[in-house]
Amino acid sequence: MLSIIPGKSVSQLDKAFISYEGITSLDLMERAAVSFCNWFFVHFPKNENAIFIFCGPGNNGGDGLAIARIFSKTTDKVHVVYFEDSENCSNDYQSNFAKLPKNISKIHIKDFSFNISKDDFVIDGIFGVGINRPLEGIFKESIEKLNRVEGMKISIDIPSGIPSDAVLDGTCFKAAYTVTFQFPKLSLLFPEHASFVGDIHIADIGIHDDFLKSFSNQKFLIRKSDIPGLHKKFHNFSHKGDYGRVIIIGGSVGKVGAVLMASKSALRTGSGLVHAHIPKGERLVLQIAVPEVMVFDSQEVQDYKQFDAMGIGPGWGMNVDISFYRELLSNYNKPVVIDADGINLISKNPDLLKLIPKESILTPHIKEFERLVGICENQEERLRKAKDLAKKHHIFIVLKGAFTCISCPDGNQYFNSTGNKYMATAGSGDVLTGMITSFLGQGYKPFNAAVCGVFHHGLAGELASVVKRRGLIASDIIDYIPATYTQLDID
Ligand SMILES: NC(=O)C1=CN([C@@H]2O[C@H](COP(=O)(O)OP(=O)(O)OC[C@H]3O[C@@H](n4cnc5c(N)ncnc54)[C@H](OP(=O)(O)O)[C@@H]3O)[C@@H](O)[C@H]2O)[C@@H](O)CC1
Ligand SMILES: Nc1ncnc2c1ncn2[C@@H]1O[C@H](COP(=O)(O)OP(=O)(O)O)[C@@H](O)[C@H]1O
Ligand SMILES: [K+]
Repeated sequence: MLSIIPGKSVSQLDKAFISYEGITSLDLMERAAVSFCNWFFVHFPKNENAIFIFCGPGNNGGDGLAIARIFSKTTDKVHVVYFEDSENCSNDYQSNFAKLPKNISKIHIKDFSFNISKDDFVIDGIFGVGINRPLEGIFKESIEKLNRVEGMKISIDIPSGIPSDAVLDGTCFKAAYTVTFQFPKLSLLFPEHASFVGDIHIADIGIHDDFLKSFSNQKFLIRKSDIPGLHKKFHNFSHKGDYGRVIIIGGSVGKVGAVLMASKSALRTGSGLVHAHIPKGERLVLQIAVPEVMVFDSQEVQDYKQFDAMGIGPGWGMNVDISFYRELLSNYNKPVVIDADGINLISKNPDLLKLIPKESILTPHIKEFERLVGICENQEERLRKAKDLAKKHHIFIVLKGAFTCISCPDGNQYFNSTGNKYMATAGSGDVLTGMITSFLGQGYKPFNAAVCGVFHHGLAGELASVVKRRGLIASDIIDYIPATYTQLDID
């Protein structure tokens, strides 16, 4: 897992790392600039347009100057726009300013005309993780003007204006791409910043994971390379019992589809035996749609303990016999997955919270989460409350959305890196419930089940959206679950 370091610790990280590597801070800045340019040359291989690089007074501006020097080797159309005289800027800024070659034009922001055409590049090196207050004066005015011009806008490390770990207050540069160094800054993952951050690329500057870990603040990004090691291996003689017997409990009149999707997803994720518990009279539809699923109504299940895992809540509605739910949670002594109305019912009956088996996994989207914990001002508050709830009740909270966050009982928080906007469609959460339930039933530890669930779910969505785009529906995600095993080379 990739550690996400708080902005305030980045300068300590830098100091420790350069002393460990025996390099200077200027060398590290050069690595950052090279890594940025490598990304740029791959993305824009045939660039012949002007590149305007806006450089603030700190090391973010210093990165901008080093980038300008590298670009100037291949084009004469590089313009540095600066805010402060070099002697008022950081040391590494000053060194890079002194190294700027003659073919780069240098303009003070006050003399800049903002005459930028749509094919030009606007590179934002105004502020990075060192920002410590909302923008004012010339910084605010210039960024507002830049937000109005056309051009391909790219931020170095973080869009100028966003604090690295908190929610934006005031003005911010609007980037189409953010090229961030070594790890994503936490605030890049907040929904409040969606219109400023654009697509995120993590540029490697050679600080290895073990080193980063010692500065971590219990926050991590889940990457592709983390996943294979979390999967169970099954031998050649394994039978369907080894792959787990699971049940999805939910459905109500008109909402049996949610159980259908969760059950089918569990099968596609690899469950050996999948059962569905739905209201009486709704059985036929489900049985015809997915013949592999065994369908029950409430009177027919004698003992829920026979199941290796339960997924509770898809399409359940709020007219549920609450004493049934209470008994279900009280008597089942293994972790369960709770989603949708399973969560909403807990919000209405908070005494149920303490009945949830330890290590269970709750998968709320933002609204379901806020019904549970109260309205939150922003993602920062949501993440704080999710962490507290997970610790207090010894459960996992999977707060869904872009960069779904898994909060763990030990206080760690893991952000998912797969998925895309096309997955914002009815039923996609039911698919996730089926997948996590399936992994739990296959004997995965709850943490591994949650991580593999969100990662494979997002990946299935990405694969499906290659052809489906805006037309993607939740069933398409299910169809692509098997392909995620191929992608990750999992047997
Ligand atoms: N390991 C890494 O990740 C690496 C990081 N690197 C790069 O370094 C960047 C961090 O650099 P940094 O610490 O110098 O901070 P940065 O954001 O440039 O600005 C600080 C300056 O701005 C000022 N200031 C602050 N807020 C202000 C405001 N609202 N309005 C006006 N002024 C304001 C503040 O001065 P103050 O006024 O507070 O005294 C100070 O002068 C990082 O994002 C990355 O790009 C790479 O080079 C190498 C590897
Ligand atoms: N913009 C997005 N980027 C990545 N994943 C997304 C995005 N929007 C939604 N998703 C994913 O799709 C799923 C939606 O779940 P949910 O809101 O419960 O849908 P539903 O209630 O319709 O089943 C979640 O797993 C979420 O992470
Ligand atoms: K920036």
